[in-house]
Amino acid sequence: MNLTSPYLITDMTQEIFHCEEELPLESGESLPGFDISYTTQGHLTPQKDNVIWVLHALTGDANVHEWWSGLVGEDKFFDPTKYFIVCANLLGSCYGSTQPLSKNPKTEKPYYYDFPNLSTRDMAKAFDQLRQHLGIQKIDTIIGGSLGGQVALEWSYNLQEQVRKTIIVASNAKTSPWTIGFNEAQRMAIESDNTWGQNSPDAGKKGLEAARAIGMLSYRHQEIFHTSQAETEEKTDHFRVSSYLRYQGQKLSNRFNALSYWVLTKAMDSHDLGRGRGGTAKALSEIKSKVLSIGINTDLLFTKEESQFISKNVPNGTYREISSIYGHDAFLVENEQLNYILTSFYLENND
Ligand SMILES: CC(=O)SCCNC(=O)CCNC(=O)[C@H](O)C(C)(C)COP(=O)(O)OP(=O)(O)OC[C@H]1O[C@@H](n2cnc3c(N)ncnc32)[C@H](O)[C@@H]1OP(=O)(O)O
Ligand SMILES: N[C@@H](CCO)C(=O)O
Repeated sequence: MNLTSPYLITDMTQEIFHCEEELPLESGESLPGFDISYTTQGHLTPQKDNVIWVLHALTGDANVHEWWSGLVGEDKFFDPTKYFIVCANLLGSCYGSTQPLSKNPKTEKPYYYDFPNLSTRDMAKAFDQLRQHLGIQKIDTIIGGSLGGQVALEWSYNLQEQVRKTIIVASNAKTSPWTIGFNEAQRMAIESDNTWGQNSPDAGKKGLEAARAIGMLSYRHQEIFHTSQAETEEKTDHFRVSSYLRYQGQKLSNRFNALSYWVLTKAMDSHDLGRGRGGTAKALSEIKSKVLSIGINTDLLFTKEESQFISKNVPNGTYREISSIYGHDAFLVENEQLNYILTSFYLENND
């Protein structure tokens, strides 16, 4: 039986946007132009009112239909036959956007350790250049999880009435000392790799493995470890969870770069929606779009209280919660609950 149908073929593009303009950064430094790698799926309506912009987390990329396949795709909640779905790789990430291994136009050599510190505000500013390049005036929904949620909140603050709905998943308005602590411990692991400091794309690769193992303890809850890594026999060494964390470390260091990881965790540390704006509560009160903040009952990193703080302080906020044994990473795996929460939020808002 031939199940292919012309109605189920959605256009997808994967491109690099090159911005020639200098990007002034919060640190006082600047990037003399930059690239943003992005994907689009579907088509803009003539009214240009169907844009869904998805922001990925720390180690994600622009292929949202892959890492959020339960939410994005034909017949999924964010269906490209209905919406124009944009997902761009964060500035500083190693999946196509300008990052520490990119060539510095001033020296014609990779930036390496000269890559400037970025903030979540800088990242949002870079995405706004892409929005303008794509001719998008108004965004229906900005949705992001974790670091992506932080950048989404920054961007939504700046876009004002130009965004209708902002959906922040497992994220916050200001990075907590606890999270900065986890990031610092991970950077210490990278620093302790004796290749760190070398001008090489592989610098810090082994350290990144240890960093990811530390990170995993914050991305998951004890309960999921009890469930998935429980021992079936008595032993004194070679525990399953040890090989699991080592495996996860290797898996990440084989697909990610330590310099990018450094820059992105630093950007996460910098996140404070209220900086220079009279504090987080005041800044949140100035957000114009409807905001859905989704917390996770077992999130040890971005606590549900931090998610609730967002919905309580924006003028038009809704809080919903994912119940999961996963912990923070639940936002990437609990697709059924996310679908339910999104469906009811869109129904409540007559969409
Ligand atoms: C190009 C790109 O890939 S970027 C886009 C994809 N990544 C992102 O978007 C970042 C966000 N994604 C993630 O963080 C993760 O993929 C998640 C949270 C969605 C899922 O995490 P996973 O690692 O797939 O799941 P989980 O924690 O269950 O681990 C499963 C893996 O550990 C392995 N594993 C499980 N237990 C053990 C153990 N005791 N010892 C060794 N390995 C183990 C499994 O065999 C499996 O291996 P595989 O990934 O090679 O299939
Ligand atoms: N699993 C997530 C953790 C941060 O949210 C990632 O790797 O991006």
